[in-house]
Amino acid sequence: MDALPGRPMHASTPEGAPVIGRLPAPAGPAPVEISGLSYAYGEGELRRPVLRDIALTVRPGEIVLLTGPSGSGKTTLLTLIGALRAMQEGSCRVLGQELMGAAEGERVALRRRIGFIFQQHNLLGFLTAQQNVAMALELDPATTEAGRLARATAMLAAVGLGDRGGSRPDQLSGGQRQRVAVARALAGDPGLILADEPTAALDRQSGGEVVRLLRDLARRRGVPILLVTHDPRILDIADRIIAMEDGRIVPMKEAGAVPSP
Ligand SMILES: Nc1ncnc2c1ncn2[C@@H]1O[C@H](COP(=O)(O)OP(=O)(O)OP(=O)(O)O)[C@@H](O)[C@H]1O
Repeated sequence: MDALPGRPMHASTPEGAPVIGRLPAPAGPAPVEISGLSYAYGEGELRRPVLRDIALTVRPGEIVLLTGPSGSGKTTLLTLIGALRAMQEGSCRVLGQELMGAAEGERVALRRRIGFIFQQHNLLGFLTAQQNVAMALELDPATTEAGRLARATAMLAAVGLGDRGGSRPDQLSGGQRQRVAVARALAGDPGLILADEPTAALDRQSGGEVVRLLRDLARRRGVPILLVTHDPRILDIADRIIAMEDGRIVPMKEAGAVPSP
């Protein structure tokens, strides 16, 4: 179910076997390595620090959850790692690219190597599920339109929506839309998945299904995930949980706002 056209799987699993437990962590450099990162919004008297001296490493294949109270800086950190905003201070190396001082072109190139999943699925309403997933591959000059659509279909099958490729987002349930977003994020063989509250708009059951699917597909490929969440129901998918408070990473025992699973 998971062997996609023209795309070798990074991790070998027996064809069709259910994914249970952990595969050996892939070796290699850390996909995310952050030190001394600080960030502030505004300027002059309006300047407001929101991230302070952050240090964080995500290891190859690791699934890391970032949690903490509203306003603690989680989304800001995620957008810096995703090269969606420019760094101000410290070092943030993502998939080998140092983002401190990186040019806009370098940030754009890095973004293409990252799979993003947001709270709202961000699918285009006038495109079918298949077209939405295929769109993620359009920037790859090595692909043809037919190849992109075939890969999109295979990716939709991998998220259990093999028969819904022709449906537009408004014809799908919230959980199905988010599964399309998972398929889209993984379609381009990203080196890293960044997810911001992917279950926030979903009920308990579909939220759980979506993140477990994301975890299993990412693990099969050895793709690390950094996922921001408030949702205590999904903490069990993590290899590691990191808590933030007031712009800092805090040890879990001090993180009073971290809900228990
Ligand atoms: N574009 C912006 N301009 C100014 N301030 C901002 C901006 N974006 C976020 N902030 C502020 O920065 C702080 C951190 O916000 P951020 O969204 O990173 O926190 P968060 O932990 O993700 O919160 P939530 O869980 O509510 O999404 C908050 O006080 C927020 O109001």
